[in-house]
Amino acid sequence: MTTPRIEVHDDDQALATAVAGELLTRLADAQAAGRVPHIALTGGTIAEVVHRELARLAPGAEIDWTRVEVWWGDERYVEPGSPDRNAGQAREAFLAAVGVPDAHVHEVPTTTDCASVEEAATAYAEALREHGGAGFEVVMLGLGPDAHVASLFPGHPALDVRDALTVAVHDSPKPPPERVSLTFEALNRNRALWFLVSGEGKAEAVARALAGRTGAGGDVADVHDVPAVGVTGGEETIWFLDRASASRL
Ligand SMILES: O=C(O)[C@H](O)[C@@H](O)[C@H](O)[C@H](O)COP(=O)(O)O
Repeated sequence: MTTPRIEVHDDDQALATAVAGELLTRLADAQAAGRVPHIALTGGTIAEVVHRELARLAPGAEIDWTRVEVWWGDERYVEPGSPDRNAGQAREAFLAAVGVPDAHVHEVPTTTDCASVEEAATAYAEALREHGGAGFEVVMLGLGPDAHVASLFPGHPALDVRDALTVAVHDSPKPPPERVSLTFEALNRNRALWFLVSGEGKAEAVARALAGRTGAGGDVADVHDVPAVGVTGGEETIWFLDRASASRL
């Protein structure tokens, strides 16, 4: 487990600018080192701001976007074109602007592609095994006010899935109810794990997730109560916060 680094920015816009800059640097460095970087995107409000910043700053970066592979940490099992789709948002705000080829954008199947959320989860795990390479260069995760990450919610059976890369989620407390999530096992196959968290509503979840993790003492929370403690970065774990979400640290 890597010791988390905490970066506190003035607001969500400053946070997004920092994340976008750091991601562009990391992708360029990975390519310069001969790797084809795989990244896992997240859904949620802060992700949208980050994606727009990526599109804005990308022209200044030395990145061959035809040699980047894109995945999602979680996705809503809904029809294609639904505004609820995490992929639709990312394609529009970021991927279309930089020109990642479609074959390198690995979307979770929709309700049109697969007859059940279980089938969609199985298909996504197969895609990861086949095309996922050595793991993720960077996994980006939002955080829920209940400390969920991806679609791994407190008290849900998905938290206990081992020996699988993906899990079908029913009854998500955050709508829509059916989702596919990467498991802890898949999310933890990374070089870098970044949390992107803004707003006062997340302050308590941030404090609970970081309790006992920062060398400040205290017990690490149980993953069933605070799913965010189940993920960690291989080489680095960074918490990108704004002042509001950091207010209870
Ligand atoms: O698909 C999703 O809903 C997510 O990937 C989810 O894990 C999200 O990142 C958090 O719920 C934070 O979302 P907000 O930034 O909208 O609060």
